[in-house]
Amino acid sequence: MNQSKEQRILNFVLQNAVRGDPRSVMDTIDKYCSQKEWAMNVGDEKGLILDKTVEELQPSVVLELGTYCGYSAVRIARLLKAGARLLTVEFNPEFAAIAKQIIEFAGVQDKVKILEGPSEEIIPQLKKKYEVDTLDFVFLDHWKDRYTPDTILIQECNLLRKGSVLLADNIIVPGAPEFLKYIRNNPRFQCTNYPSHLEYMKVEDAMEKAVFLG
Ligand SMILES: CCCNc1ncnc2c1ncn2[C@@H]1O[C@H](/C=C/CNC(=O)c2cc(-c3ccc(F)cc3)cc(O)c2O)[C@H](C)[C@H]1O
Ligand SMILES: [Mg+2]
Repeated sequence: MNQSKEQRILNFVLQNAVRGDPRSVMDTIDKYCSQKEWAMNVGDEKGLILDKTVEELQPSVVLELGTYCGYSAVRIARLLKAGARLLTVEFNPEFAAIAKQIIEFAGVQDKVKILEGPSEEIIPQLKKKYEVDTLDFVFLDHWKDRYTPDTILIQECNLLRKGSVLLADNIIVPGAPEFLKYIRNNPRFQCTNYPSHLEYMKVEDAMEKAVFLG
């Protein structure tokens, strides 16, 4: 049975990156995906926007929706302070397994918990089953038509506090028009747009930051 692209990415990391070095894992994935096979990692340019958001916020509890291969999980976890943790949600078992190996290879596994399952089932479990009080930071990078329902669900589950930050990838490509309309017209959020480019391409993309006002 021939390998998947994601398995090829994993193998390239295992053979070329430096174990325990998150930066080398990120650079190795970016190298493979810009030179060999494109893949939907947030990438190095939008990754910088993600980095700055995490560094500014110094979050203790982070939720990521859409782990995929774990590139952004490594990117976020490497910046977390001692005791802080990232909960990342992935419902495809193959991708969850690949992400687990990439996260472990990078050496950030102690800060990351991969929650395998659909976000709409996991989000309502965060308080009781995963001992979350509120989320300091949420990175949305799963199916684009799920950004809005999951943002509403996160609010319904009382998971946001004054100052919680949402950051959404792919505002232009593939686009999340319904989410943009929802979040920019919602008086409980203060939104900022960050123009950038689609990972590994010269195509315009953007990220949207939304601060919950309480
Ligand atoms: C319904 C269950 C929802 N709940 C869920 N619960 C848990 N996990 C979920 C849920 N919904 C999805 N996932 C997982 O998240 C991942 C999905 C990620 C999706 N990302 C994109 O589609 C994208 C496309 C492009 C792109 C740009 C240009 C192109 F030409 C082509 C592609 C670029 C980008 O940066 C992109 O992030 C993963 C594959 C999938 O298993
Ligand atoms: Mg994305």
